[in-house]
Amino acid sequence: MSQMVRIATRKSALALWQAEYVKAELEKHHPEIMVQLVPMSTQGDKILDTPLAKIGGKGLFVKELEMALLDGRADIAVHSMKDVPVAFPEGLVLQTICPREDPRDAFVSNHYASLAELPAGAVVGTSSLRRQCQLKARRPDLVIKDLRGNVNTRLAKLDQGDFDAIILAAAGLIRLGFQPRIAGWLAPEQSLPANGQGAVGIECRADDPRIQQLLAALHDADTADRVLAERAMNRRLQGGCQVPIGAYAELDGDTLWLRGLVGSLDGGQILQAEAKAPRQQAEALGVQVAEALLAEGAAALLAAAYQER
Ligand SMILES: NCc1[nH]cc(CCC(=O)O)c1CC(=O)O
Repeated sequence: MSQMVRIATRKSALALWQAEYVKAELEKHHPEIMVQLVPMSTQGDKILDTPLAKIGGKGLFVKELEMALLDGRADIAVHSMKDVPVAFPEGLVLQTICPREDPRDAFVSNHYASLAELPAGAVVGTSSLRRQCQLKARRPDLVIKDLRGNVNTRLAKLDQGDFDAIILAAAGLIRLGFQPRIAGWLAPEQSLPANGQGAVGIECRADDPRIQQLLAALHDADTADRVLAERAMNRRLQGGCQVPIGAYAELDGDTLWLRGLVGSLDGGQILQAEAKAPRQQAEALGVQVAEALLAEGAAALLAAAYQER
């Protein structure tokens, strides 16, 4: 009997792409095993009419998958690291992070080539408070409208003419074959990405060494150290839910460079901090940048963002 690995996944096109990617990688590294997808609906997928930040944020997309792991209905869950809360439930671990796709935000429009070309009053769609505050800071004249749904739905809403442009993660577009729709990339200086953006992580049971051994071959240490620093920053800021926080780390040799940002929803205030450290000190670096942001007044901005929601 060959070994079986069952992957709990959401049913969105992007989630299925990521689960299929992990399945293919597992089969490539371990030709003897069998891998099966276990698709499921999550609360986050079912509630589509309310802005995400109002209904509890990211955790909504992962809870059902985690229940399936704890119940033994599946062995691993594949997540966009961006959507994974900074802490894990008792009994589950996330030790495997796959190589990162393009972490930048992308500008998508049928009529305009860049943010700079948008006329005053243009309507831009995004559901992310992080993107919203950075857009508003640069272009206070733009009208930002909430844009929910999976990548395909968001593109369809743009094509219906509901928006002049939308901002999406480049990674999701590229994975689903929509790279040709990207009119321009937003540099980290323009739109600092969210912690974990573009990275796929694999969660499993803490007491399952068989699965952990199989997963080891899929791990990318460079991506993992970058995401570790980014998530440590968010954790120190207690930015578990949808909040106007950007965190982005790059590696130069063995040196990590972490940039962090906290904004007010109207973009009127943007706090920024950055630092470098050896990659072995990724978590301490995250805490250091978070504390620099707190020293600039980040706590008050985050508290105000929670209040307004
Ligand atoms: N919040 C939804 C989500 N989660 C992961 C991605 C994109 C892929 C990634 O960042 O890995 C997206 C879509 C988006 O933000 O445009």
